[in-house]
Amino acid sequence: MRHPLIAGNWKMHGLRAHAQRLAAEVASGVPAPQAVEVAICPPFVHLADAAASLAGSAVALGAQNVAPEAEGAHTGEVSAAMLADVGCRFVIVGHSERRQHYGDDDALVARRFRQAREAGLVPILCVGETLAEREADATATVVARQVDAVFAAVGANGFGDAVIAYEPVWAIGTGRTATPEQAQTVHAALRDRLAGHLGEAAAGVRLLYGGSMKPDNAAALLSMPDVDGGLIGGASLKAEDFLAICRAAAER
Ligand SMILES: O=C[C@H](O)COP(=O)(O)O
Repeated sequence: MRHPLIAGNWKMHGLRAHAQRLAAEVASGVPAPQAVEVAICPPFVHLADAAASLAGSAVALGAQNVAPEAEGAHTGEVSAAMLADVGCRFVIVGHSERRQHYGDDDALVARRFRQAREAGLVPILCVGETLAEREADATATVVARQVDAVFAAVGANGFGDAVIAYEPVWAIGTGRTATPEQAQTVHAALRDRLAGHLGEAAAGVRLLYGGSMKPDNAAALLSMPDVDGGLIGGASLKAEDFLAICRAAAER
């Protein structure tokens, strides 16, 4: 049985006081860790404050991106070792906003993934199709290519306990959610693809859904057999909404 994971991606929202308060509210309201693993991914500058707010709680810390190099003259970048050192367990790699707007192609995403793994972080690898790709019936091809690129770089042994988040680009921040059946179809295809790389171990990989997951649709999405959790954007910015989704995962 896969342990459900709910991760909040705060994106570029909130100043320091908001980050401290939100992290503390999540920490104090989270369900029992046996039922669901919960993580928050604040902006880099708030990681240390969030770590302090989470101290002693079951909520894990994650970052939203990681440098593709280990260290050196890379102005503006943040290394995987720095993230681990500040208390991160997770890091998001290949989010569609980075793929679309910041030049993160499959090869660059794979380099970020490798750095995360080498520092002992758990990558949350984001994959997903645009609306045009879905309408061209290319969803399975696109997500397979995005997964294959990582395996080409790190091999089956390098995948470790990484998590995959399926995030249809057309559902992110739009209020338009994939139906539970649409999510399940892609998650099942992803698990098949993973089996080609990992064999039986593919059954243990957690597959998250992301894209306008909210308290009112979380339970239905999480009831699908291959939806093992969520990567939550907008609804992670209010503790009440985020915790409602965490409870839905805990009760699934
Ligand atoms: O990383 C989170 C996803 O981009 C989903 O964002 P959203 O819940 O605001 O649609």
